[in-house]
Amino acid sequence: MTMLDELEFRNLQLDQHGPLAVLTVTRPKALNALNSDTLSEIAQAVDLVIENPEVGALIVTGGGDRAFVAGADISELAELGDVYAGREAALAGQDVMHQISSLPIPVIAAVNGFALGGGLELALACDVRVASPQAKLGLPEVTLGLIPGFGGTQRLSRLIGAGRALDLMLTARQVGAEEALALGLVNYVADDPLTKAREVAEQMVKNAPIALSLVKEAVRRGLDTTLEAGLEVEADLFGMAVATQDFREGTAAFLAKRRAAFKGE
Ligand SMILES: C/C=C/C(=O)SCCNC(=O)CCNC(=O)[C@H](O)C(C)(C)COP(=O)(O)OP(=O)(O)OC[C@H]1O[C@@H](n2cnc3c(N)ncnc32)[C@H](O)[C@@H]1OP(=O)(O)O
Repeated sequence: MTMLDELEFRNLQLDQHGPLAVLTVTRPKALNALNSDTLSEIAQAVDLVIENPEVGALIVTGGGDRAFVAGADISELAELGDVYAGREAALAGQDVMHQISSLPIPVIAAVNGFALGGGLELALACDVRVASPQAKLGLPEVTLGLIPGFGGTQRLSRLIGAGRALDLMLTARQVGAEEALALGLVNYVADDPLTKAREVAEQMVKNAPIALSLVKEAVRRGLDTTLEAGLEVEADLFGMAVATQDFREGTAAFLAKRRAAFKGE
């Protein structure tokens, strides 16, 4: 099997540390802005992560010490000529964010600086966000005559509520890490967000992998539906968890007062 960190990309780096994969966007001259090449490299990298059964969690971060990702690449956006090109550009970005948000393994954003526009949308596609004290987060698209197009209008509202999301999108203001924490926009603030993200990921990968994927699926599908339909989804997926070997192992280990050895089966 190919080790993830043996592969070469132009605008990102993919590293593997045991069960953890780390995807680092590396366009420091443009504060890691997402041009179309970088977006397609992210899609390729995520495909490799999905195909590698050794990887139990993914961390996404930005190279350098200034930015997570400062948005979609504005010089490329400026070239968009008509309504169709604009729509295609949004759909292309949305596809990559959807690919990340529907990964069956936990995905953690280590937000080490600016996470603006498409950069915040990338962080929003992850399950959990860890911010450095210097991080600045926002959706400033209206300052460019645009609206968020990589999922921000939908994911930010679902995460922190429509009122708070509208405040951020209509003012275009950037929030610091502590305000982001108070808003529920990030889960943790840490001086070294990558180290903290690793700690959180390590805690997650100790748990039963199929159960992790079912939790993600239940939350994702439930957000798009009524409480009643969401509870049915939960019951169905609970049933699937009961059919796993890991459930037998987890309950047997508890009763025998020993540590569970999950196999993802
Ligand atoms: C669907 C999605 C839509 C979107 O995402 S729209 C884009 C949303 N993002 C933004 O509007 C943020 C744009 N960037 C900024 O406002 C500023 O940057 C910062 C506040 C993040 C930092 O400001 P400072 O410290 O003064 O740095 P600097 O000189 O502006 O940036 C360093 C270099 O990085 C390039 N850059 C920064 N962000 C982007 C970007 N989003 N797209 C393309 N290039 C970007 C700059 O131009 C410059 O480059 P050079 O050194 O060649 O002048």
